[in-house]
Amino acid sequence: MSGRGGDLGPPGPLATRVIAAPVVSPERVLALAERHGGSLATFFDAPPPRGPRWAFVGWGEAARAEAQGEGALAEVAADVERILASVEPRGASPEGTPGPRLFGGMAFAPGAQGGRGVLRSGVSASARSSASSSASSSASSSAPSWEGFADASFVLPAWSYATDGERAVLRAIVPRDALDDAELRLVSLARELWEREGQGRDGHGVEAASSALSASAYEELCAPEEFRRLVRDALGCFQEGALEKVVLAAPGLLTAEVPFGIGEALARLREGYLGCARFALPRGKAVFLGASPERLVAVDGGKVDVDALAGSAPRREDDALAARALLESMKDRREHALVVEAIARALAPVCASLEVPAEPVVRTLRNVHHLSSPIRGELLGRASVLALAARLHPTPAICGTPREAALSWIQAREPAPRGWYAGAVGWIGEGGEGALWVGLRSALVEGAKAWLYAGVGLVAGSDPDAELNETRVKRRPMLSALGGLPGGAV
Ligand SMILES: C=C(O[C@@H]1C=C(C(=O)O)C=C[C@H]1O)C(=O)O
Repeated sequence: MSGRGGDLGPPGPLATRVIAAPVVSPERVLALAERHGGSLATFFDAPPPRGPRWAFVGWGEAARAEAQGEGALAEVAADVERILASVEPRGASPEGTPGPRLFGGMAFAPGAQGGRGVLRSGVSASARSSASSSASSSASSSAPSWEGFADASFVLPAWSYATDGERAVLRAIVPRDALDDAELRLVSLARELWEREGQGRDGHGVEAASSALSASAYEELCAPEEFRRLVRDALGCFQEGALEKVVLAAPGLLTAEVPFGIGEALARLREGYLGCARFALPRGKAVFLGASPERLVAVDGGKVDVDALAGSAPRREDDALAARALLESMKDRREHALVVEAIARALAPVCASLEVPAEPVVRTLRNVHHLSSPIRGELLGRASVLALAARLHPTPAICGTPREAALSWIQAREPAPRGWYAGAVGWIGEGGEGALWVGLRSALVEGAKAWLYAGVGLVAGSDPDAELNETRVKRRPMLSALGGLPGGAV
């Protein structure tokens, strides 16, 4: 299903124009975009495997590719190709600047908007339906709603700003008969950026730490005892041989007095998570926000890049020791190896060559160490980033082994629907090129409420208390970015 700005029919012919724009912080442009677009804007900024790093802000909708169900990715991939083919002129981006791109994401599992897991904090399973049908019950008002986040959904913004820090461009993509007006608007947007946003270029533009935060309350939506019980349940399945690995996730709910500032949160995340993909993807009244350390797949110029990221240890004072202990932990190495093997198996049939590191390295983020194996391949033929995502997802990094058994375990036991958490987010452009990151270290933000998700990979030998602590460490980046930790501590 594709359409223009909510239409369900195929998009008519589209025209695009690009003009040079001042280099300003993309977070600052987000505020301008929301003023102009009258709604939440799209933000995406991720390190590419090679070449310059472009940050994007998009608003308005020239076209949308969206689908539900098992075949959603294939349907969306075909629609994306059709949509991009309808944009004229083709291949006419200024030297070295990005062409038209669609931004969006996909759910962890089809139908994960709310159907499978139902939040049951303090509510027994048999009371679930009455709790979720009563708007005033505390269980339903604290349950995340992924309504609006289709199984796969990518939007071609009508307006976008892109910068690599040295250059910047503004792009319009509009119906062909609206091009003259769009050109005038581009010029006035560029002027506005020069006049208003170009001033006070203080590094990041948006003050990361200055905003007065409203009082906020935070609660874990899976009680610690319940979380430990679920870990023990998984340990039982490992012993029976039904599962080798499973990833258990749960959200926490942060509630503030005034709506969260998305631009400010993104600016805060930039300070601590430069190597991550920062994203804000609005659908309906909500936005999926985060800083993911895990690239699911990137395709450019016939090359494919995937990160295997699994096995974690919180940072601590004797940090070098913590990193070494992680590298030597047999439990974490096994957890990691399952991910590397699954990725290599999924890519082998479509690659002429594949480089798989023999040993992982430790990747250190602001609050946690991870075992990481960057995997690279030369593609045999043309393959779109969405087709490769369909081969790879869900990896054992966010689901488990064997996949089907792990998926059933997750869907029967997790306290809340995952929605796009642990799905993938990113962009797709001409020729199927693009980058998708696993939707981790993320939150579903709706006004003054934010559901912060975190999960942990469980294998035989996992310790319930250590795993519970790991979820808390993994929620910290978003908790801090949204102002839920005192003093901006991360
Ligand atoms: C599931 C999450 O992270 C995943 C699980 C990891 C682990 O258990 O060691 C590490 C990185 C991610 O693949 C999360 O951050 O929510």
